[in-house]
Amino acid sequence: MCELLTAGQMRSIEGRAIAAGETTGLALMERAGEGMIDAILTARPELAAGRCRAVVLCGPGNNGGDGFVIARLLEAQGWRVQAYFYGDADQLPTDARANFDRFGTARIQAMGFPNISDAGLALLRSEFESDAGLPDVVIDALFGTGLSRLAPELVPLAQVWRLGGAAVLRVAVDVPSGLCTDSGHIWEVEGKAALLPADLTVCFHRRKIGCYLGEGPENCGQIVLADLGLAPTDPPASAARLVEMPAPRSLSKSQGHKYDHGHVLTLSGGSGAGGAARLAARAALRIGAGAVTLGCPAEALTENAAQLNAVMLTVIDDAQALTDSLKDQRRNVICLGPGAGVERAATLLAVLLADYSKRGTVLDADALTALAQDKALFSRLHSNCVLTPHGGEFRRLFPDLTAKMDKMPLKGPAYSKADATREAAQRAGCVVVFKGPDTVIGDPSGGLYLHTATGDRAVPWLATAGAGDVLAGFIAGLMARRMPAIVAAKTATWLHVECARSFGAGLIAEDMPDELPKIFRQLGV
Ligand SMILES: NC(=O)C1=CN([C@@H]2O[C@H](COP(=O)(O)OP(=O)(O)OC[C@H]3O[C@@H](n4cnc5c(N)ncnc54)[C@H](O)[C@@H]3O)[C@@H](O)[C@H]2O)[C@@H](O)CC1
Ligand SMILES: Nc1ncnc2c1ncn2[C@@H]1O[C@H](COP(=O)(O)OP(=O)(O)O)[C@@H](O)[C@H]1O
Ligand SMILES: [K+]
Repeated sequence: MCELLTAGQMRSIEGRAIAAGETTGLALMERAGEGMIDAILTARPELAAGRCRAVVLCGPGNNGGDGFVIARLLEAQGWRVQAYFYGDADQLPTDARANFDRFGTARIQAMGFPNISDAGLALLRSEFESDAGLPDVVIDALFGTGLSRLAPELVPLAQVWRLGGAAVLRVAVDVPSGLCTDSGHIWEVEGKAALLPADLTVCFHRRKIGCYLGEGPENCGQIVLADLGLAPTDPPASAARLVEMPAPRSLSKSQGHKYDHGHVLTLSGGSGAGGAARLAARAALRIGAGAVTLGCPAEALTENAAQLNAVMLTVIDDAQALTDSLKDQRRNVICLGPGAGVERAATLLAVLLADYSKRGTVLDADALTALAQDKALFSRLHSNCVLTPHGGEFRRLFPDLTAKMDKMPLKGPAYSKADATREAAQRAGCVVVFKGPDTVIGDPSGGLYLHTATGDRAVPWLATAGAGDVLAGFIAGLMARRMPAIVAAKTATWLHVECARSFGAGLIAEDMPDELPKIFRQLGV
């Protein structure tokens, strides 16, 4: 299970190990430098052969200290290295100062402090315009987990940083300078990012959560881990975790009757508005629910009948009809929202949330809007519910949390999508799946899971109408198969992206459920 840490969590892990005498800051810094070299050469093995040239930018804290170690170790490998220092040597933390001295004061180019001097910038620029050609690697060891406020000096630096273009490998030490480690936000000055984007980010000990949220993924490039040799300890209970590939066994079916695999009731809207619920219904069936019924108003019966085969149909016109329908306890999961219409969703939601059996309930789209409009309904959510808001729906449900998320503080870590999702799940008392290219899933006990569709899991084609309806259906289908809500949410999120990856360009929502059999075969389900 891959944990994602905030700056504070990482600091306390390191601090505890140092205080317990298990290691020293200096030893950790040396390991960090060694890990960086390994990571660079693993990512670009061709660099191991040649006598390469590197430029290392070192900052005023321990991230800068790592930079001096990297400069020394690269030089020991026969590289030509130029180190630049942005900071005040007399104020460097002890370990960073030791490595500054060890590399050699006379060989470090000062860039000025507290501002970067024009002369310093010009010198750095000359590295990219030298007759010797471009450097092979530039290393950003300016700020790491210690940066918690705007550093405007990164704006002019970023302009120079970009000069190498694609020809130069840009490597971030621990986290790209200017990225908030906790939120993935970047600070800006007059619309210009105070950030050094990377092609390769080498995180120490554990991945940092900001690399996977917000603007983190697009600015980190490939993210790899370097081991600091810290003794494995239990991760902090509050740490988020990456959503990983589900175990095939959790998806396979044992023998049994169709109702042993659950029965999903998907509630649709009126005439002409059934497509979204049909998508959810098909998704629930494909993911293995034993039976799926679509409940629609009488006026939409013919239309739905013309479109459905394996999905059954029933008329649910009003609250009473739903109450009657819920008497069948085999209908163990209800999916409400896609295409339902807000008024109808509100009426049906009141019945669902009054249901004493607290059966599995997946609420999406119009059901979320109805929920946002009625505090009494919201207060009746229970632990077997799952909310699947996109950004707009989340804003409607939790306007105060969205306002906190939108605000970039000038000092201190920013409030993140992860923080907002955790608070939302605790407030709602149920699982919240906050969707997007970075999907964050929170459970009411504080558990937090993150799926970031970037790098080799990037799926831009998933931004297509109806994709969310399919996700709601996947979650409902897995819950019908008796997966706990949080596990169903994680598994469905992973499979949803996997379907999009597998289908590729040209994807529309209809394609996604039908891609599942292929994914199941590949997983060995
Ligand atoms: N002993 C440890 O705890 C280890 C730390 N390591 C490295 O140390 C990093 C964290 O080091 P630090 O906590 O010293 O922090 P950083 O080196 O990330 O940056 C903090 C330094 O920058 C200054 N600063 C912060 N915001 C600024 C701003 N907006 N403008 C100008 N200056 C600003 C601070 O005053 C401080 O001097 C990690 O990311 C990692 O790279 C590694 O060496 C492994 C061991
Ligand atoms: N660029 C993207 N990368 C990865 N996933 C995405 C991207 N854009 C959208 N998605 C996913 O697609 C789904 C869209 O859901 P939603 O916004 O509710 O759309 P709709 O209401 O049209 O179904 C969500 O699961 C979301 O996480
Ligand atoms: K850095």
